[in-house]
Amino acid sequence: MFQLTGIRYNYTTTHTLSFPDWTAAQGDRWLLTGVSGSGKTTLLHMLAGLRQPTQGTAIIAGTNLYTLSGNKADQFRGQNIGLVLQKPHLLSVLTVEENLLLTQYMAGLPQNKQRIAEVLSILSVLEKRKSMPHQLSQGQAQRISIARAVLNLPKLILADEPTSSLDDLNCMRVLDLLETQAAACGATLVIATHDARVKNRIANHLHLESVQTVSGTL
Ligand SMILES: Nc1ncnc2c1ncn2[C@@H]1O[C@H](COP(=O)(O)OP(=O)(O)OP(=O)(O)O)[C@@H](O)[C@H]1O
Repeated sequence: MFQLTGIRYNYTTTHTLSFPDWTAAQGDRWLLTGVSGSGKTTLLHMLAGLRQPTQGTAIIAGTNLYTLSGNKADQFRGQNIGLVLQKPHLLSVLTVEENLLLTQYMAGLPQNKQRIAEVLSILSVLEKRKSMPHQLSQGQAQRISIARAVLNLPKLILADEPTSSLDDLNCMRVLDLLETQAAACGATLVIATHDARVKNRIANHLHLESVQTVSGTL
């Protein structure tokens, strides 16, 4: 489903993050682990096409991600990749439904309120459809964030620390939702976390060693 090869990222000219090659099959579930600062978020952002690596290639759903630019990159991401970030990043001036309509629009897909209602209903937040983001609880906002990630039936779902601020019950609920929704889309699921509660639930682990940070230019 995706294949990362020779990925390196420079935040500065003297500080290079070097990542292991990584291949995942369609429908696989992966955990991305590593100590704080090992590069989990950086790698997830590169997998999502939000950052371009300094070096290396990413083939996702048969497409060479970093050769796309502008609208094409946005549409590819919108149609193929669902992203759940630590904070939902909903647009504060739009209702929940309008935020989700925007997600369809950005992907170049027709606006489909029925699909939005379906996803909100599955995630038990349909009654929040007309609410503004500030009217949501943290747990509701997170479920809206998952709804947005799965709305366009992506092939790849990426979640960055989706459980770190949650109690045990809500941690398990969010994992259930991510796994169920990934299965419903037939999507590959990648969860970046250092939350020990997540580790036993997912078989495939990519562990980033802190030593993968190397000094010097490429
Ligand atoms: N904007 C930035 N400028 C410079 N260095 C950065 C920047 N963002 C991250 N880094 C560095 O890159 C490395 C990897 O950061 P990253 O956020 O990807 O790690 P992480 O494993 O996700 O950490 P955490 O578990 O704490 O979220 C760290 O050493 C960090 O200090």
